[in-house]
Amino acid sequence: MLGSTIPAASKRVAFRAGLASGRLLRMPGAFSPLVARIVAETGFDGVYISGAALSADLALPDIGLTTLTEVAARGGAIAQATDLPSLIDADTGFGEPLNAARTTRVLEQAGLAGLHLEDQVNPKRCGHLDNKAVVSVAEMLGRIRAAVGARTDPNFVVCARTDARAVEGLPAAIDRAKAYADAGADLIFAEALADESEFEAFRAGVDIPLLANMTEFGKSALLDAATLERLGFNVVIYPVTTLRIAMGAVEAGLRTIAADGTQAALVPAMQTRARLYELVDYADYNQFDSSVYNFTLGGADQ
Ligand SMILES: C[C@](O)(C(=O)O)[C@H](CC(=O)O)C(=O)O
Ligand SMILES: [Mg+2]
Repeated sequence: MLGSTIPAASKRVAFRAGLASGRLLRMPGAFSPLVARIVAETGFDGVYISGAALSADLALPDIGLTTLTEVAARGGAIAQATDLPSLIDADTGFGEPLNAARTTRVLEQAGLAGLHLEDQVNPKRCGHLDNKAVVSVAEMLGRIRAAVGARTDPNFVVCARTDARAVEGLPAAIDRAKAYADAGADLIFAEALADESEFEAFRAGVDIPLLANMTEFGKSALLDAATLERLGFNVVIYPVTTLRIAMGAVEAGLRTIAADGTQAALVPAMQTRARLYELVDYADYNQFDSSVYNFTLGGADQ
């Protein structure tokens, strides 16, 4: 009831422990607080908050148009929906290193367990598209140092993402990751690696925790969790997966209604009213006011 039952600091402790455990932490993307509730109920280790999903939800492309205020508000609401740690996509930090510092402070205060900053230029683009450009190593180190220096909770995780694999090649991307780790990053996000051998090379070259991005329709092979764990990766994100599942269903459903003039055929596949109420802990609110949940639902399948 009322979302998270533990303070953000405890979630960060759990995230740190998970990163040190040698296990693979599975963190699906949640595009809304309600989706985060299902992520928690289905037994995942954390919640990922995707910039691509957040901007798509605003019907915007993922090119750095969202503001820190929008990202912190939505990210905070998602983070506060569960007791799981949430990792949020902070793109390039929303500007200069000083902006990356403020971004870190604001996202920490919003209840996130960590953020990732990437080494793309502004305007950025999805890491799985062609013709990306990256800033110099020195500039990215400035972003990372600013973020590390701005956190007040030492357990807030600063993840550094490198997009250099597609631009400068694998060895240069690994060298960047090492430099980012030396600058204080806690976790490295190796963006758009092609196949198992590249994930393996990254693991061999970098000695801090690593994150794998299993986004669909991208440049990386979709490796399963057992494979990523065997390769020594610490976190896997499925960033836009829930949005793609939902939007596929929304579009197909709307086409059916447009064609049939009714949603009747779609009802069996819908989340029921009862299940929705269960997810939002409806009945529990009766402890404040016993008239809140004094109705019965219409039928067995409600
Ligand atoms: C991880 C990512 O940064 C995101 O915003 O979710 C995207 C995902 C995607 O566009 O598929 C990225 O990989 O750039
Ligand atoms: Mg992104």
